[in-house]
Amino acid sequence: MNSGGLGRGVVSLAEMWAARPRCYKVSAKVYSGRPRCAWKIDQAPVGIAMYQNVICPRGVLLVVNHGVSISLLEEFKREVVYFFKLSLEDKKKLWQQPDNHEGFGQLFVVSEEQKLDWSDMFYITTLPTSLRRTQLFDLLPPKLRETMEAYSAEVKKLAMIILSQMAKALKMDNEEMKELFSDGVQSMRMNYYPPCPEPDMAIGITPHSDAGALTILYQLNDTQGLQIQKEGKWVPVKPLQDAFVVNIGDIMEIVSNGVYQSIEHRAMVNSRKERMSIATFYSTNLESELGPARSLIGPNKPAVFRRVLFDKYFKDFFARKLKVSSNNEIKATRVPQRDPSSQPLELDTGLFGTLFFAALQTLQQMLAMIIYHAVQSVDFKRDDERERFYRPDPELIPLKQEVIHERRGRLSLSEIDVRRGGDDTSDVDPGPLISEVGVSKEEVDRRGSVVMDAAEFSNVLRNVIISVKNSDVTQDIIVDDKGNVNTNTVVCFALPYKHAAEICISGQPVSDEGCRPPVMAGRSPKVVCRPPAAMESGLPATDA
Ligand SMILES: O=C(O)CCC(=O)C(=O)O
Ligand SMILES: [Fe+2]
Repeated sequence: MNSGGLGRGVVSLAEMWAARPRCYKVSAKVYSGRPRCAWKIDQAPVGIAMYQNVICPRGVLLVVNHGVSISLLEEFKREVVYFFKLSLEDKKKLWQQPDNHEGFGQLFVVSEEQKLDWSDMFYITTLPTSLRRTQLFDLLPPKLRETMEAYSAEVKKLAMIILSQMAKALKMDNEEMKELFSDGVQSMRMNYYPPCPEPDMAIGITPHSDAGALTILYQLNDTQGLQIQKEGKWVPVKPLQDAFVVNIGDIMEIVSNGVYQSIEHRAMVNSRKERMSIATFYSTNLESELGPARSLIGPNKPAVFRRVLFDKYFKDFFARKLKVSSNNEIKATRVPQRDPSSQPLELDTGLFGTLFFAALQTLQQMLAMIIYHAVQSVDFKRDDERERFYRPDPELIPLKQEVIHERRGRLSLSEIDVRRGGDDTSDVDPGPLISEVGVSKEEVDRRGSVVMDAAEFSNVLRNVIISVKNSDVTQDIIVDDKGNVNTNTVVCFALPYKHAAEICISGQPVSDEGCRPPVMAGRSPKVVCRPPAAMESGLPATDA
């Protein structure tokens, strides 16, 4: 297809559905949550296949200075915007085929009764190159293909950096991490959310968690829409220009043996503004066996997920969804492939053996539970009882804070002032709430939430994200290359407390000259690390 000669039609898939709007409330019995717009499948465009939805994480990380050049981002953005403006006729050439979910369309469409997401999406597998569907690639506008190639390579690099930081934080063998991910499977989902006349009745992307290990999300414009689920509430993640939102997916939860947890997220729609995003999913190598990293398990650290072949993981994922479809019962849920019973062994050993292993497994489970409770204070429940197999219980997690600048090793509590903050509930300058300076680490440990002085940060470093632990929540503070600290970038990174703050990513190292003079002089500091409770307040109530 030659994009240059095509008219930039305004018809999008969602618009097309909206052309025959049959917005109706769906029975709460079938769909939990707020009623949303829905269409009968026969009213949807021809070619919509029976596809599952994808996947997604329990904490997000905002990454700036990620090493992907701004010009590449701009170019890719331009091409993707153009791509979604292709005429319907041209889009149809790139439509999902009945046996494949790549192309334009929707994922996880399994029922006539199903509410469809108020979005168009284009899904494509990008890496390894052997997995690419050449029929689809060849049809892409050449410029888009070119930039997508470059972007895909850059995002892979970034994913590998993050993974290696995670290995460090987990005390996992970095070589093992590299082996698992060096030739990882990468796919992209480009999302276009047109304005929705009844945003309260629609949803851009149904709540889900991503099935991959990491998702690197690029938000193309400043329309807000992404929300993450946190302790029963939906927390918006504000778009930050040229930054990536990194989500942890189900595979990472498995590899980390439950330490990192994927998060449920969704995308909302706006009545006036359109929104666009590109989610790049990065998973383990195709031939890898999925399971907890071997360097993370041992006699005292039993595996809490069963090993499964990568291929089977995704096949099961789809199979489970299809079964749901045949029951005509659509639950808009993620389907993490977690081992519901945490049974690492499956041997045909007769009755005695079965009993023996059952006892062993019970013992293992108990041990795992005790260890996990002791170390992480985790609520241990089965998959069928709740969505998450392992989830830290914030109540039980000791209140403690620490600031770690992972890569430079220069930032420590003794180098910066950590100031006690009040109970801010907004992004405004905490002003007088900053009342104390230079509290000791012990003090911080004892107290709880802190407010940090941006000017102090800028004394110390540039181009970094600093993660501040606060109970089970880590808030990331981004300092740009001028030493400015962006308040909007305070994002919670809800990981098990012990490991959370150990992930700090900086695309570019701080200047070799070392500490530069503050450029914030005269400006009011605007870094706010709010306590989790305050952070949640003022946010829209959950719809679940
Ligand atoms: O558009 C967004 O912010 C979320 C997209 C997403 O979750 C996905 O594509 O999996
Ligand atoms: Fe997602």
